[in-house]
Amino acid sequence: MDFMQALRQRWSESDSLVCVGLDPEPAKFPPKFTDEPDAIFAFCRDVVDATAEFACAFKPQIAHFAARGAEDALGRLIAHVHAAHPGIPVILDAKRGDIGSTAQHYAAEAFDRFQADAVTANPYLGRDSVQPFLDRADRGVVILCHTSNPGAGHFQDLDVGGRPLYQHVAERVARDWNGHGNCALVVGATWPAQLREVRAIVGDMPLLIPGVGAQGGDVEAVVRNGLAADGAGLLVSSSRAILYASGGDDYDEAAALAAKALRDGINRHR
Ligand SMILES: O=c1ccn([C@@H]2O[C@H](COP(=O)(O)O)[C@@H](O)[C@H]2O)c(=O)[nH]1
Repeated sequence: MDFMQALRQRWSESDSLVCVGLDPEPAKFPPKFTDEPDAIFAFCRDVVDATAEFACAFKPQIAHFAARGAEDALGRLIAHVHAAHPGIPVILDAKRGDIGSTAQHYAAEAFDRFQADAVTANPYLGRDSVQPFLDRADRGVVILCHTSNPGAGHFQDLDVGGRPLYQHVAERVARDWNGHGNCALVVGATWPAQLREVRAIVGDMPLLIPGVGAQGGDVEAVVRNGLAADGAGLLVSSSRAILYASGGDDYDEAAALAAKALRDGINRHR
């Protein structure tokens, strides 16, 4: 089953549009992990197991692992998701983008080394920089369109021939880059008006929506502006608000409650 088929099946089986972000920060781990040599893996695994019921996808962010030399833990974590929770896609948030000869190694890193089902990519270098990802028809390519951060508009909102740049990205990806039907876009929850514009351009294409929870995006506005015609189409991603819902030894139960609350909050407005 390819990424898009798995995602659609998971949306339907879980009745959830929640993507659980995995951004390990050992300084925020509960005290029981202080002397744990494999803390990054163990903490993330516990959160995965506690929240799987409420997740349509998991999204590990690679820098949180690589900065601590924990790529091995990342690989084992993704393998754990596939083994313990088959059918839940893993999106590796790496935001890759480079000339084609290097991008092919980034594609191999995400899909062969780490066995991710999808990866985030930066379109700024143009199509040839994303082509090695697009060519993997069974895997997803989640392309930055309008990011969630405060400075997103510095370039992404610039007027280019009468339309903001991010709308050109949405249109180009939907019309030209999606030949295998394996593309999705990133749009921040913090920009609901732009989310509405993107949805109008791309039809039912899946949208990964970071920015609820710790970044303050409004769930109702996300659903109102971003839902696809079929009542799905969104992966509403939250990392810190789920991972660190409790700093105590009830971290896993608290993470499950936070993921459930987000799922229910989204579903109230669907
Ligand atoms: O536009 C973007 C693209 C990616 N991200 C990533 O999502 C999570 C958000 O974490 P929270 O704790 O839920 O704020 C993080 O991994 C970012 O790198 C984003 O925030 N915005």
